[in-house]
Amino acid sequence: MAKKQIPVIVVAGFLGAGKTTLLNHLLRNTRGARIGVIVNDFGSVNIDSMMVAGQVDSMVSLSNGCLCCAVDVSDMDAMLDKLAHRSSDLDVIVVEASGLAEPRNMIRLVAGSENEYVSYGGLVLVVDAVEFDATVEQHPELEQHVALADLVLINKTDRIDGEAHDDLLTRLCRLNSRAAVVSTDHGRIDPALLFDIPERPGPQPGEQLTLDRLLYEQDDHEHTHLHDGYDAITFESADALHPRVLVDFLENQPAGVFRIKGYVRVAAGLDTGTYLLHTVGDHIRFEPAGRGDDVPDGTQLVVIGADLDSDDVRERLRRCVPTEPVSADAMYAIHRFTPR
Ligand SMILES: Nc1nc2c(ncn2[C@@H]2O[C@H](COP(=O)(O)OP(=O)(O)OP(=O)(O)O)[C@@H](O)[C@H]2O)c(=O)[nH]1
Repeated sequence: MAKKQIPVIVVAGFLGAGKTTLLNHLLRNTRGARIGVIVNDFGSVNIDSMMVAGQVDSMVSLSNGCLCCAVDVSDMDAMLDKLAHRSSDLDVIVVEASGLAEPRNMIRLVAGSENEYVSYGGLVLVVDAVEFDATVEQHPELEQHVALADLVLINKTDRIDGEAHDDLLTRLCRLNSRAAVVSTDHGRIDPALLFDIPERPGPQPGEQLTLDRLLYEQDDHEHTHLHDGYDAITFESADALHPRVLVDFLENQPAGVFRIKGYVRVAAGLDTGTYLLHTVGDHIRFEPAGRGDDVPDGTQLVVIGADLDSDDVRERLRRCVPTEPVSADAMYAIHRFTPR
């Protein structure tokens, strides 16, 4: 079985869009997930109190220079190596790019990492709902940044009206029809959209809530819209799936999907196998699942994203169950996406 790989999420967005605010929100709401952070400068992240609360487990800072231009793959790897190694117990690493960073470069640095304990976890682009139009006038490359994103956050929706929001949404969807788009203010998204929340039992009678849990429950109580716009659709099938049709689904995902995870059982010719599948945006990875207690007999997937059409997603996955015999060479579709 392949070793555990920690997803590395890149958070980008123009100056002042709300990246640090998002990071602080995520750190406040890790809900038990262990989070590692790479930022240019810790000045504005409320890191001391987070460390006291035990929410930031590891962090690395590049205090001078811009992460994307000053750093090459080996420098990024030096930072990732501090966080992701054999004994690391992090669940996710978040890299906050500076407001002037070139996201394509950031993706290259993370996706090109030689650290075997990390995998690319997607590009989250924070968009300032008020300033987007004016910023694009000055910096047209921002449109390309939108096109690269796996998740677009329309932030500062508290400062625009419904009509302006709809216009912006239309514009962003035109620039990137593939990405999930979530509207929010102060970066208040459900962290489960970005990374897995470890399962933990509720507090037993008489047991004190941990600080992390307390903070989350307060936040959840005050902002019941935390879960808005976030969907997690489960799909199960006892029948093995057609590898090529499945890969076709993954390469042409329904609008709004951000990530997909779970086990898939596929069959072609006499060959059958179960794989652990992870996708974020159009990055797809299959790992042979072996035989563990957790490995189901069939397929069990969770599709996570924003404003998903659950009937459509399930129907398209159901169509991956073959109605005719599948030729053995269809398995190559999977092998294209298995780690070396
Ligand atoms: N009204 C409003 N203000 C916000 C929102 N999100 C962030 N802000 C404010 O916008 C300002 C910039 O937010 P940051 O999180 O520092 O933005 P950033 O993208 O990290 O900025 P740089 O590091 O300069 O690139 C701060 O004053 C935030 O408090 C929001 O949704 N609504």
